[in-house]
Amino acid sequence: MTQTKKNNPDELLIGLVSISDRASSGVYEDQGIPALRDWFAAALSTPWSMETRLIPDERAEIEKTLIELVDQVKCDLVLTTGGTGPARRDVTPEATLAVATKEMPGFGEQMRQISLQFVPTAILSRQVAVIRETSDHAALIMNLPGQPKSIKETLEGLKDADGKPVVSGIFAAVPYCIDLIGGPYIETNESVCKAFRPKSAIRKK
Ligand SMILES: Nc1ncnc2c1ncn2[C@@H]1O[C@H](COP(=O)(O)OP(=O)(O)OP(=O)(O)O)[C@@H](O)[C@H]1O
Ligand SMILES: Nc1nc2c(c(=O)[nH]1)N[C@H]1C(S)=C(S)[C@@H](COP(=O)(O)O)O[C@H]1N2
Repeated sequence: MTQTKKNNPDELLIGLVSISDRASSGVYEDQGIPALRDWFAAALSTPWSMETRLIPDERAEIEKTLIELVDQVKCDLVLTTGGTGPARRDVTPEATLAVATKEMPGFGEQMRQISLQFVPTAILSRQVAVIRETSDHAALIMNLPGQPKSIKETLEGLKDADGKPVVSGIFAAVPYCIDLIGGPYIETNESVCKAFRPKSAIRKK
């Protein structure tokens, strides 16, 4: 079992979990983890590191992986990609809710609203977000759809031709959520994603 890889308390440790029967069995190459890694590399301006997993659509394995990433590895944020749809094998939301101590329904609702700007099938995703708390740690866990392009779409939102946000991505709300659960203070590259915090929560540089 992997123990934490956090180098210092100010570093954001992100768990990235790609959930796909075919990518995990080698039928096609996983594009989920690379898309997530690339997005965070562009979006974050404060230190971060990642722990990655590629697993099949098996509820028990998803639950075990999420618990390990939060309780042992001590990730502050865990993102899953895949398995959120209505198909028989899609069980990521059920596994995520099973390891939750708190549900965050606004995230799922807002992610579907954002995705409707891109595809009319956005409502087919049952994606959820939750908090998992242990005695000495807490993490935000969020589900993203499996289509690799949906990662950037959901996290970053929609911009016009000049790069001005038309619809904010879901990540705008993540830094303050991580503040509130006791995680590190995250800052973003505003050209990719402008984080929102109440004025009283903004730290001066
Ligand atoms: N991890 C991934 N890497 C690359 N492409 C993916 C990945 N997950 C999904 N896709 C692509 O997105 C499409 C829709 O995603 P969906 O989650 O429905 O896949 P899926 O068909 O259920 O995958 P699987 O059968 O492997 O679990 C897939 O057909 C595939 O083209
Ligand atoms: N942003 C975004 N959201 C999206 C999509 C997409 O391409 N982009 N695909 C939709 C489709 S077609 C499906 S079936 C659901 C569930 O996908 P999953 O089972 O791969 O998680 O996500 C939806 N949400």
